[in-house]
Amino acid sequence: MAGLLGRRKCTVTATLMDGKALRDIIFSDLRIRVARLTAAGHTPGIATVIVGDDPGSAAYVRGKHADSASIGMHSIRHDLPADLSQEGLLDVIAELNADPRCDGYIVQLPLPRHLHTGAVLEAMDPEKDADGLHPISLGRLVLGEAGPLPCTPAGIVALLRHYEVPIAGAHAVIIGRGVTVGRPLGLLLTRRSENATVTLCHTGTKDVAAEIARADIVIAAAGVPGLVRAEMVKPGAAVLDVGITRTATGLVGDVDPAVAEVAGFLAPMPGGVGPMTRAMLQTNVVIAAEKRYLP
Ligand SMILES: NC(=O)C1=CN([C@@H]2O[C@H](COP(=O)(O)OP(=O)(O)OC[C@H]3O[C@@H](n4cnc5c(N)ncnc54)[C@H](OP(=O)(O)O)[C@@H]3O)[C@@H](O)[C@H]2O)C=CC1
Ligand SMILES: Nc1nc(=O)c2c([nH]1)NC[C@@H]1CN(c3ccc(C(=O)N[C@@H](CCC(=O)O)C(=O)O)cc3)C=[N+]21
Ligand SMILES: [Mg+2]
Repeated sequence: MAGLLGRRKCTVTATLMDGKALRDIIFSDLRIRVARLTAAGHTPGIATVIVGDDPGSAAYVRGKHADSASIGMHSIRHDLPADLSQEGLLDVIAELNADPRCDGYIVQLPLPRHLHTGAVLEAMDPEKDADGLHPISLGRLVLGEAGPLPCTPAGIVALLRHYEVPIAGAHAVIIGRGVTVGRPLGLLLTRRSENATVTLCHTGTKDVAAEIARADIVIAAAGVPGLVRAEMVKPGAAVLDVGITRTATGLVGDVDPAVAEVAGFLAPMPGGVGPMTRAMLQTNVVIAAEKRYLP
């Protein structure tokens, strides 16, 4: 490439979508709401359940507790051994369902293979579903009824709205149909309140590059480094990098950095969608506590 094009300067033209800045705005609002609940007699509480000692998962969970502390929320942490039985995990779930200090919680995914993720999610009290991944929450999303929204998709929509990226009528191409990101994001973006037209890509998609080329909004949530490259992106499109791959040199996203020279908006990894995911998690717990303790 460099031989054909000669020396070329990298020029960022995209507006960077700053997930940390928006997270800070959201946390300022949550601090006020947590203080109001505390004054009403109940400090909201979040709990995390993590099974095994995957270093990546441990880091995410640490971040969640730091976030809840920073907004004045109480937090409970269950760090469980990798060989925990299904029954042992269900006991912890039952304890959190019954604990009035816990308004919402998450079970960090993925779980070790011997555990049945679907059965664990289903055992949670849907009123305490901080992730929006309980089958009842996902069903409500499909039906268009109110309920906790999946954190990463909700964070993506909040970021698009904050930066005034037109969503209604836009063609959004989502790469990945995973349950935490791609699949529920398709549901969110096609609600009447968003009105995007969505293409959901996966490993069975014939020509992902051709789909990306038509997109006004590209959301890369596959976990494949370098999946979205500059030559694929329509000039001016909004590109959000959600994928995370752990390499020897650190974390990398799905979007090649040169995309910043073509896109109109870019949510980078790190600093884009990740902090928004965390902000939406705390938001879901504060909403659950408000439903329970405020008139
Ligand atoms: N920034 C954040 O806040 C968060 C980031 N993540 C990251 O987002 C990514 C997705 O997460 P999750 O949905 O849980 O992951 P999954 O593994 O469940 O889903 C990945 C999806 O990507 C698709 N895919 C993989 N390779 C390709 C390819 N070459 N072309 C097209 N599609 C492809 C898969 O297709 P198929 O179904 O055919 O296998 C699958 O649907 C991960 O990297 C994860 O670490 C996740 C949560 C939060
Ligand atoms: N039940 C469950 N709910 C989840 O929401 C969930 C999960 N399981 N399992 C794993 C994925 C992953 N995930 C991330 C959250 C924040 C960042 C994040 O804050 N990222 C920073 C960088 C992080 C760093 O530098 O270490 C950023 O993008 O700026 C990333 C990834 C939530 N997940
Ligand atoms: Mg399993």
